[in-house]
Amino acid sequence: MAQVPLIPRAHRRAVDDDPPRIKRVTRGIFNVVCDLPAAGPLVSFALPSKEDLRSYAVCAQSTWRLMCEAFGIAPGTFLSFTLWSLWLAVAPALSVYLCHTILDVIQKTVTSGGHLDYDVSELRLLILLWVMVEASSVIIYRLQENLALKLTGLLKVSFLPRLASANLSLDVKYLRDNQQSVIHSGWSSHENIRGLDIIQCLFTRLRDTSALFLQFYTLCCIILLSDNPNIHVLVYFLLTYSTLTLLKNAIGTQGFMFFTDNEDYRRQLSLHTMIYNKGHGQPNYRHTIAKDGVGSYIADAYARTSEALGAVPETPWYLATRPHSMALYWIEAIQSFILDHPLSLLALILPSLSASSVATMAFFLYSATRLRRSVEAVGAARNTGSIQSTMRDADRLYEVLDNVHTAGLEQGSKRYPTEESSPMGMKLSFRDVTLQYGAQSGPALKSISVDINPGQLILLVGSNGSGKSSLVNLLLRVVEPSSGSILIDNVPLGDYDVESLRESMTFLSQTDTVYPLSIRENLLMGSPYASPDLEKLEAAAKAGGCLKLLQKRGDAIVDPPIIVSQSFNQGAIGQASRDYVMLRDKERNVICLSEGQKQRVVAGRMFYRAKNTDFDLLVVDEPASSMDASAERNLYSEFLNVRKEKTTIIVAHHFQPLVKQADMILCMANGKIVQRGTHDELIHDENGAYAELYNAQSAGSAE
Ligand SMILES: Nc1ncnc2c1ncn2[C@@H]1O[C@H](COP(=O)(O)OP(=O)(O)OP(=O)(O)O)[C@@H](O)[C@H]1O
Repeated sequence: MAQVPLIPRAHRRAVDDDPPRIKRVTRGIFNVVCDLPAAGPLVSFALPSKEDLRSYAVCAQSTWRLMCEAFGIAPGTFLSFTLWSLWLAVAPALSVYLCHTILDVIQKTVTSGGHLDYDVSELRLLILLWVMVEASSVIIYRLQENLALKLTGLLKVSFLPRLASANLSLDVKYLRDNQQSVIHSGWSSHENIRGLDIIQCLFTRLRDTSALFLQFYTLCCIILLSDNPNIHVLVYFLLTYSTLTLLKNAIGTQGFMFFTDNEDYRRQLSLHTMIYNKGHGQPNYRHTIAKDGVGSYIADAYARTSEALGAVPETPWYLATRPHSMALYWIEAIQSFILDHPLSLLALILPSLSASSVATMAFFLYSATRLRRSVEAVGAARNTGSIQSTMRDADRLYEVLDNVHTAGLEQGSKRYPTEESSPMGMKLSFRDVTLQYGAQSGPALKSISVDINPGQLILLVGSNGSGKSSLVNLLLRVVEPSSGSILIDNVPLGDYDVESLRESMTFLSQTDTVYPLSIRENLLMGSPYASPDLEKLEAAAKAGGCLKLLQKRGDAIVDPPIIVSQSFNQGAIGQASRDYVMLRDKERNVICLSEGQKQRVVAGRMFYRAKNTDFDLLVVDEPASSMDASAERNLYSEFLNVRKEKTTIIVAHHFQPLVKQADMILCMANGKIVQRGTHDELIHDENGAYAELYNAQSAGSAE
């Protein structure tokens, strides 16, 4: 028996030369691409409103919980992160204080004619302390950035699989009623899980705000306690400087895009899309996943890729603005030390600075530089609303994880098949079933009563909108009847465990989607836990009409999710980087299928399931609407081969090839079964809806 690898081999390619109009930074598994040159708007600075504060209070509990969880996952990282934050909040004020003390001594010495009223070694010690405070701040700042990424990455490893399982355990009905998946996927705005970065966000803001506040406080104390006659200059200078810095507070404003050639990452993106897509113009996979019962397979695969990827550093802003080589990284660190703290170095070389005005101005300059950095850091947070929204996201994370199991469909514990079940398949009984989708719409099904016996082949026909799909979807419980009851083997549908019922059905519907995975894996998903078997796979593909596609492009990924893109700080993504990333994406082993080809793949998947599982009900709902006539005919004959004489319902518009085999034909119009019987019985009623549909087809094929 030939074994097929379920997961396609990694497809890697060398990174080629960049076009001249873009700049690319490679960081870890990612490439960040932006247009040149950069220019951008100013950033405004805003204090939190009362609304913001109220919202913080509401979400504080979840934030605290997330912090406790982070502490539990990585106590060392969390504590270091907290301690570094604390240090960085206090260090600027401490530096300002040390600077003032040192310069004050020097100034007094100069004004007293060179008499130093201070122990020289003590002064040297103070200077050394000052330099150490500054130097350690620069290093710790960088360490803290790395710790923040690590912490978010570790949290992600823990949260991703839990969220995936939570999302997949929700019933389609819940999703339909609530119009949402368990959590809004942040993947489309890059792969952070929204809310998980709250610790980083909160600590950074607290750090920067406290640093600013403490510096103001220290300066105020210095101003009040100092007998320096230049005090008014100091106040004037600092206020003007701070105000100017607040007004002109632009950080990098370029828009940028990402791409990566990492196959684990790309696969996880595909799986993520399958788990979280809600429709709205994108394919909605939930219906197909629920029907095929592949939720736990996807959750497992998701957990595996998540583990394989590990704690990938993925903060776009950070990635895009970081120097891209270690040498540059340290050059920038030294540069920033020299540029931002020149006086500490100067004081180290020249401990006996003279002239009082020089000492005073040096202190002005120093405290202004320090203050400028803190003001910039607070302003760079763009707007304080993002703390609020990040806290809300953290709150939503827990809301989802805590409540997900109560949100699903009401169901019983009875497993299918029961002792009464027939080896010929399910017995279905509809009793006065009515269905209305919403208060605004009219009934889609009206008083449907019908019995379908084990082993029967039922043909469900009717014009568009007559209620055929609604009727069969009731069996999957993706919609619930508004009134009436449905029994399977004389047991109400609601008494069964939904998963076991779905496992006993093989259901091909017109809304089935092709997953953004390889063609081969798409087919294998029909029965993901069966040992992969090439012969069965090819037989299924042949029955579905996609054998050539499988043989030629089995590894190609179907319609993979669009490359992750991101712009920050309102900067637009440049056209050159957009073109470049799109072009690279096209060059990958991906495939775009026509609607007819998609239907063939979906049908192939159903056949693979049918060949690998013991189903008790086969439902086929208009699976060939985009196929050509001969493919459609072949497909129907394959259905008849594969049904194993089990209860089968086929919904079809072009039903002529099936009428002779059907045990009963149900003809629907306006939500009602208007005629029922065999072909020979129904065709005689020339004015009946059935004869009309049948004759219309005959006329069509004669033409
Ligand atoms: N999810 C939904 N929400 C609201 N109304 C719906 C929904 N699905 C179907 N309907 C409505 O229910 C009615 C029956 O639709 P249904 O899809 O069951 O018909 P159908 O006979 O299968 O049609 P077709 O042959 O075109 O597939 C239609 O009026 C349709 O607009």
